[in-house]
Amino acid sequence: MGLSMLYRIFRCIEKKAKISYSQIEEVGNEPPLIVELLNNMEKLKPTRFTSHHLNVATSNFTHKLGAGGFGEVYKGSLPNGNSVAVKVLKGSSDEQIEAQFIAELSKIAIGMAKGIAYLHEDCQDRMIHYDIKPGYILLDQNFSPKVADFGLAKLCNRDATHVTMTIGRGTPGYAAPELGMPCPVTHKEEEELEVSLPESQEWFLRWVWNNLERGEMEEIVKSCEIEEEDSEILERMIMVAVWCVQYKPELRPCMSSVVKMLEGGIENILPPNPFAHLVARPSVMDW
Ligand SMILES: Nc1ncnc2c1ncn2[C@@H]1O[C@H](COP(=O)(O)OP(=O)(O)OP(=O)(O)O)[C@@H](O)[C@H]1O
Repeated sequence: MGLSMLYRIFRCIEKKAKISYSQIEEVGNEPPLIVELLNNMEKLKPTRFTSHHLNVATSNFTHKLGAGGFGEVYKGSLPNGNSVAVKVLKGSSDEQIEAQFIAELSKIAIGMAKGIAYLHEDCQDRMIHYDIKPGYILLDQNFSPKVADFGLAKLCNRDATHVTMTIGRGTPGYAAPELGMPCPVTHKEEEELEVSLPESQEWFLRWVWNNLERGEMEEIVKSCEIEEEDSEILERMIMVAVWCVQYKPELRPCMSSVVKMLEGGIENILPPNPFAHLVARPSVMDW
């Protein structure tokens, strides 16, 4: 109930406090009204309500507005007079919501991997998208992912294992390392996944690998604040991610193997050290 309710309250406050462009545009030679903008952003922060607040706001959930697949919706009124709709999720323990969220996430990851596998391995001519990133994964009303924006895509001969590129493609941070190099690339460039630096300044991938190498998968799972029951899906995703960020394209699995790994059809195999190229030449896996 908490998440859904927060979302609705947030939308309601957002509408009231929406900042118009004119407020942040420059006025004559004056700089943008940054302070005002930051103050407004502060007001946009979601508010947390206790169950007591919700009981009072909805008069103990007396006025039912309707029901959706995940629960019933009640009319409420906040102390400032704003009307709100409060949704009570069915079986709404945090664990159940989390399990549902992880299952959706896994479904999206598998659907996306299947889409790319089709482009690489099943359609008549192999197609390399070159710019796979979260912004180009669209979701329909059933959360089925669609790969979008083929502006940089290239059709390739299925027999050719390498493609020569004349211009830089992809987005830094998402593109495979060889995309920035003046040498032929392979369809394996799209198995590279996003890496990011956490606040600790430790390179996230290095931290993940250090834990994996020590056999401490539970440390990674723990850092995601995921319940024990949901850890299996997450462990598979972590393994796949580390396979997909291998520096050498020949070490990265093809997308049909990624699909099998995500679906649990292949046993989790510890990936090679993604930093091995910095110290020694790794052996080639036959994916
Ligand atoms: N802000 C609102 N004002 C009035 N009625 C509302 C409001 N929000 C929801 N309702 C009522 O509650 C019903 C269910 O809304 P809800 O948003 O949960 O639908 P849903 O998105 O289809 O649900 P779900 O995602 O659980 O399948 C709506 O059909 C409508 O009758």
